[in-house]
Amino acid sequence: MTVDLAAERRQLRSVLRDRRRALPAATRIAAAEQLATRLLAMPFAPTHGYVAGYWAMDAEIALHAWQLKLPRDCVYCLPVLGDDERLRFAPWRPGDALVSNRFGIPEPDVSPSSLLEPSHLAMAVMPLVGFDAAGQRLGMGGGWYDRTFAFRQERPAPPYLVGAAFDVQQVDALTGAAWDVAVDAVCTETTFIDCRKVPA
Ligand SMILES: Nc1nc2c(c(=O)[nH]1)N(C=O)[C@@H](CNc1ccc(C(=O)N[C@@H](CCC(=O)O)C(=O)O)cc1)CN2
Ligand SMILES: Nc1ncnc2c1ncn2[C@@H]1O[C@H](COP(=O)(O)OP(=O)(O)OP(=O)(O)O)[C@@H](O)[C@H]1O
Repeated sequence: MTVDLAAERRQLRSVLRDRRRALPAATRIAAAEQLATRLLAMPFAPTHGYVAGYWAMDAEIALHAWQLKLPRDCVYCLPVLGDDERLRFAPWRPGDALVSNRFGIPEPDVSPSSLLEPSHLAMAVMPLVGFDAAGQRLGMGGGWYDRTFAFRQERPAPPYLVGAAFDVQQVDALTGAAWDVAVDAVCTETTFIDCRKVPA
């Protein structure tokens, strides 16, 4: 990535994070409910298996409403940071033990041997900082989701990758980097964008 592109992404992240922080509480609560409805209505929404969400922080759109309404055969999981800079996943239900990771985000307190590999997920919902209509995404910049799901560049879903965001996080067009893993869909409080490539 060129210095210019990296600087441009940093600047854009800051603008978009400010924008989502500025949303009033009532808007955020309603948006989380609407997001849940849209996630459950997606054409490829899993009916069973492991599905990953995240513990919302920094004014990210929340997933608790979706977790509560998941089909009974879906197992909700949270990401856990690995020493190899990739994410693994662990089932989590309200009341299960949590520990704070190096970014201050709660994650399930489980032994490494019980963690799930990303390839075992039916779907992963990831928090977006920004997105465009083509499914290019901007994350926090640590590359965690890109590294974790790099295998999806050569392999079809599952796991389906879905970005979650508020409408105000959409931008006209993002310049992708070679390692960027595109999402299969983006869901906001008002919109489902199906970004899947149609085979030629
Ligand atoms: N809710 C949530 N969970 C998540 C992510 C996320 O973006 N949101 N991640 C997405 O990759 C992974 C964790 N990766 C992260 C990468 C960078 C920063 C970050 O830059 N945070 C701070 C600085 C905090 C610090 O270093 O103490 C920041 O807010 O600027 C946070 C998480 C997995 N879990
Ligand atoms: N497959 C990979 N292998 C090694 N490093 C990677 C890989 N994917 C991403 N990275 C590194 O991670 C960083 C990701 O930066 P980028 O600006 O693309 O993050 P992002 O779009 O915010 O995504 P994420 O949500 O994954 O952090 C880059 O510095 C890149 O070098």
